[in-house]
Amino acid sequence: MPDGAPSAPTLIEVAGLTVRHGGQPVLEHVDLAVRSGEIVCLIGPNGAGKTTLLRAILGLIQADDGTIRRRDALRIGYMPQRLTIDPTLPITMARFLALGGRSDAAARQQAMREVGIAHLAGRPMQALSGGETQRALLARALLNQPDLLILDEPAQGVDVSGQVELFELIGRIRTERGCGVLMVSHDLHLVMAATDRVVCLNQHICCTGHPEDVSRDPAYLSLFGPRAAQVLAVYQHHHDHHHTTGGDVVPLAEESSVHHHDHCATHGHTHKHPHHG
Ligand SMILES: Nc1ncnc2c1ncn2[C@@H]1O[C@H](COP(=O)(O)OP(=O)(O)OP(=O)(O)O)[C@@H](O)[C@H]1O
Repeated sequence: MPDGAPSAPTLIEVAGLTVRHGGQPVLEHVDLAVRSGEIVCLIGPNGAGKTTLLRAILGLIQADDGTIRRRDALRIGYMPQRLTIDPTLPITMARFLALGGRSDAAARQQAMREVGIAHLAGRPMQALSGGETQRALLARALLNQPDLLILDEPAQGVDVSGQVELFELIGRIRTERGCGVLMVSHDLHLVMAATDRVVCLNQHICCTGHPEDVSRDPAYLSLFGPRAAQVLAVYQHHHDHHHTTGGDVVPLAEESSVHHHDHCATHGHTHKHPHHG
């Protein structure tokens, strides 16, 4: 089961990260750490800043404040939210993996085998199913022998049973490679089995902890609305509390259960816990 024990090396450490676009804050005082062998899942509503946080960690955008520390010589494999290839340009999956030219054929073959798509090497990318396309993107993220995998909604466009398989695959990759994984998902219920820690983001960090603790937490239920209590899906984020400044996030590496900011905890305690099953 999950490792990423407190003794495992920290791969990235984000402290007090603030990002603004056009003067508007998109991320405020975000703290986050990911260790080797650990799967951390970012959840939050549309526009919460999840992709922005990943892009800042990748060094693709500048932070306005705060620090991002990466372990020395850290290799990151990135799976973006969507695949952008010209639909008029036919390209096989094997060729797609070779784009960029930084991998050898053996590494590509190994990555395809690892995600279960080696038999599709000669198929045009445009002809792949949603699940096969996501696996091809995952294979590409593995080419560089990453220490940290950053996956932006890896299961989008995949049906529910395919999503379960994909999360199992991500868990297996983590175990076999010992890499850390930071991923965005909208569906806490589906990622529960594969996730060590959930970070609930809505511009700032609302709450964090083990997925089961988060899913039962009154603050989580309040934040994500009554539908979350039924299906634990994360689209109904009635996030109407006032944001505060000067974040006081508990260091994530020290957490064993759910933590949330005071201002998140101030609403939601009148919610009844749902009875599952
Ligand atoms: N380059 C940019 N310029 C201006 N605003 C931006 C830019 N990039 C992102 N934003 C805004 O920042 C906010 C956060 O966007 P982001 O894509 O990080 O959210 P997200 O949580 O990943 O959302 P989703 O779940 O919809 O993918 C959004 O309001 C978005 O419109």
